[in-house]
Amino acid sequence: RRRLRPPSGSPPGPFAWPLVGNVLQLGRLPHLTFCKMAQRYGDVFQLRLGRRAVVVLNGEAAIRQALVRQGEQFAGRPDFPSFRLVSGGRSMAFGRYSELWRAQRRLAHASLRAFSTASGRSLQLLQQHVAAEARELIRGFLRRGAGGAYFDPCPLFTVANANVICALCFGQRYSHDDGEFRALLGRNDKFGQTVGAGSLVDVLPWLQAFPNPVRSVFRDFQALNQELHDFVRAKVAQHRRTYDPRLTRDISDAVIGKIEQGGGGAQEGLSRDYVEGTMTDIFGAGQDTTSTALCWVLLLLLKHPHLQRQLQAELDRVVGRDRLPTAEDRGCLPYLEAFIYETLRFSSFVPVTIPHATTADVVLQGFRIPKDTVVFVNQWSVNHDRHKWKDPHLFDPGRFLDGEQKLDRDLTCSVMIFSMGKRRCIGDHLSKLQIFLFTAILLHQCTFEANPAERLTMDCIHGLALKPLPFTVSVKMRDTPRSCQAGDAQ
Ligand code: HEM
Repeated sequence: RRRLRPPSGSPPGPFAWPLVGNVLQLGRLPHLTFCKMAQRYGDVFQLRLGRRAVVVLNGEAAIRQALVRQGEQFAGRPDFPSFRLVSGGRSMAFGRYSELWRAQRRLAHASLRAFSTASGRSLQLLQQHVAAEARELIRGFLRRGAGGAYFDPCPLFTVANANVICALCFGQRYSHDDGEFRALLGRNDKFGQTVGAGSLVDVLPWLQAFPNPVRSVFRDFQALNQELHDFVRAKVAQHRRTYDPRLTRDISDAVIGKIEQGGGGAQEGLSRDYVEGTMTDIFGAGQDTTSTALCWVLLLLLKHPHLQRQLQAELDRVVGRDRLPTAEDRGCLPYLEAFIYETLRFSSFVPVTIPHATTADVVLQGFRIPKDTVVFVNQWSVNHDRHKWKDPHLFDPGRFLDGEQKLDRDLTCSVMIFSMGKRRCIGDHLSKLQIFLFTAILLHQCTFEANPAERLTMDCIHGLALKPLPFTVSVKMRDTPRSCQAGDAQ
């Protein structure tokens, strides 16, 4: 017991049991447990998971202090065995903080931006990809929902969204009927269950020694990372064979150009295999998160049909019925924007970020935290803070509109789902635009109805991301599907 007692000056926290620490207290939804513990111990408290000390940060003030003001000291990642398996061991997202990491992040960020939101031309191309995928999605909806049938829409969102990222990364898309691609994407949940905050794989390494469910999760994780990395390796190999320095076709070409063709990356120490590592990171991180957001958007539309009608009325007023919505309409659709921000806040579907680690001995809010301590950042606590949001447990898009029904930009910035500081998500602008375009086009074209035989619930499957439990929907076209035909969107 004396050995387990935290050194003086450490953050307070619950008593930790030998061997397992506080593992058994985490529950199925650790972010909620953390919120309860924060009420008792304060916004910065300490747990033990197995033998690892874990500091949990709650509330905007503590999180901002750590990730922004003391950004460098909190920008590390733990040396977890599972993290070393991601992206062939060359992951930026799961890699430790270093000069090399900084170079890789700069490269990934710049290449992603160049092919998504950096310029008018890249934005135009991105819109074309999303509009084409949205049209394909609607066709899929109508096929599956023929005769008023109810069907699960989420697998279709996964493929549609992965196709957008695949087009940006590799200049390619896949059919919704492609079994291999769907199987590859279908393993996302297992990835999240291993690297999410409640995962036991890394904190109880002795569980690897004998057969048990945790060991199986780890082995599945190994296999799925290998599979994703192989998929990306084949794509990068194709790009190397056809690389032409005069034409940068997609993000793969941009990254190859920088690392292998003397474009800047190589001098900073990024060797050739960082191309595959970086591309696996971008493709892996981008393909599942945005589709999860769309599942929550749809679930909340079904739960609040009057909001669906209000959003359609706004779209009809601003866009009309003769064309599809575009990114340029965004500023004129405050209610739709508010609905999306409220979905991100209310679902907080990435409740805890990827685990961080301290890169040096630090003092936070008067507490001493040694180097290499694991840090969990509880984003949920920010989005459901009663001092910040009136009735945070209620779904109310109107909270983001001011007296003149304009979007309150300051308030939208208070939603924390992409983290902050040095590890902030690099896909934030891209995914917000994608969610906007998909939602706007789908609502402009279709009406969604819940299955009366199902109870719609906010219960979810927990991993790095929270996913709604499976639900079904029926879809009706709002008018003849003319504007859904190829070519009309541009
Ligand atoms: C709604 C969609 C998304 C959400 C909610 C989301 C959220 C997050 C969060 C919470 C993190 C962890 C930050 C931390 O550890 O502090 C993260 C990291 C990351 N995200 Fe996203 N993300 C989304 C979409 C995307 C997309 C579309 C891409 C790329 C195409 C992307 C690429 C990344 C990368 C590369 C990292 C690692 C950053 C680092 O460790 O430095 N994300 N994201």
